Amino acid sequence: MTPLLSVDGLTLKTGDKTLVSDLSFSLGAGERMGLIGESGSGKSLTAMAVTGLLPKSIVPAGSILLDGQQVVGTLERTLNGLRGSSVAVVFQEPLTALDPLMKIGTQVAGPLGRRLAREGKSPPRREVDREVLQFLDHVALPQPERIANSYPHEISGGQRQRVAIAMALACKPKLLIADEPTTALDVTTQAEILKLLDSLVRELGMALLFISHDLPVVATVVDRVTVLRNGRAVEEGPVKAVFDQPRHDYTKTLVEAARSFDNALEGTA
Ligand SMILES: Nc1ncnc2c1ncn2[C@@H]1O[C@H](COP(=O)(O)OP(=O)(O)OP(=O)(O)O)[C@@H](O)[C@H]1O
Repeated sequence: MTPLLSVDGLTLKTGDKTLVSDLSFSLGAGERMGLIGESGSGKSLTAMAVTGLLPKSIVPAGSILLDGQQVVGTLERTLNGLRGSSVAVVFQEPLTALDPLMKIGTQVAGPLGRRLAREGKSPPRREVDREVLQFLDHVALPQPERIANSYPHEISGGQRQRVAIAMALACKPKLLIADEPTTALDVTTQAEILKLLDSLVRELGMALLFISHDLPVVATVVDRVTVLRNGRAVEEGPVKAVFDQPRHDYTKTLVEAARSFDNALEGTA
């Protein structure tokens, strides 16, 4: 079966500097993969390349087939059709996804309305508003009516990230890319958001590309990982195998760091 996402020999350059080099991986419908690596290893650029949102200064080469459509070198108009229906992204900082001057309810109604239109439906405003509240409720936001009537600055960071997830889910994409979705949050909220993402992705049968520098975080939500270092994949495999028997020195360092952090936490508990 053709994978939902197939990245083949992806290289990203700016001038004569290579930022991502000959990266290949694939993801089937409903599969969950983690892309891990330290800061600057090329994780976010890879996510941007998949959605066709690279800055103009960065030139892609190789192939990215998403839902049967080539992304590299494809016109913006074509890519716009893919965004939402085939792929949606949740970013580290939810404020990047939210308009500060627009009430939350109106913002969630945007992608929801576009998806309904795509499906050939044009329900009355009242019905869209009701669905918006259902989405807010689905991401476990308390008092959905109050949240819908609030501006982004009037709710907490964790609540904003739940709204960003609701917006991504309202698109019902085949692939959800979560780019460090919990890094900006405190540990408790981080755990809650991970649990939420995990259950929603399973429930809706979406594929997940989860990007993080944090190995234990990735391990809780994905089945396979690809480890990136300096823009190159150095290791790839099922989470448990990579965790238990890392082959590459760099992966060993990541696993060791995660273990000593856990031990330190246990020591202070
Ligand atoms: N617009 C740009 N122009 C030039 N270089 C860039 C640009 N964006 C990112 N880079 C460089 O590309 C490399 C990979 O960046 P990227 O943001 O993908 O890393 P990352 O692994 O996601 O890191 P982080 O976890 O810090 O977000 C870095 O060296 C970064 O400085």
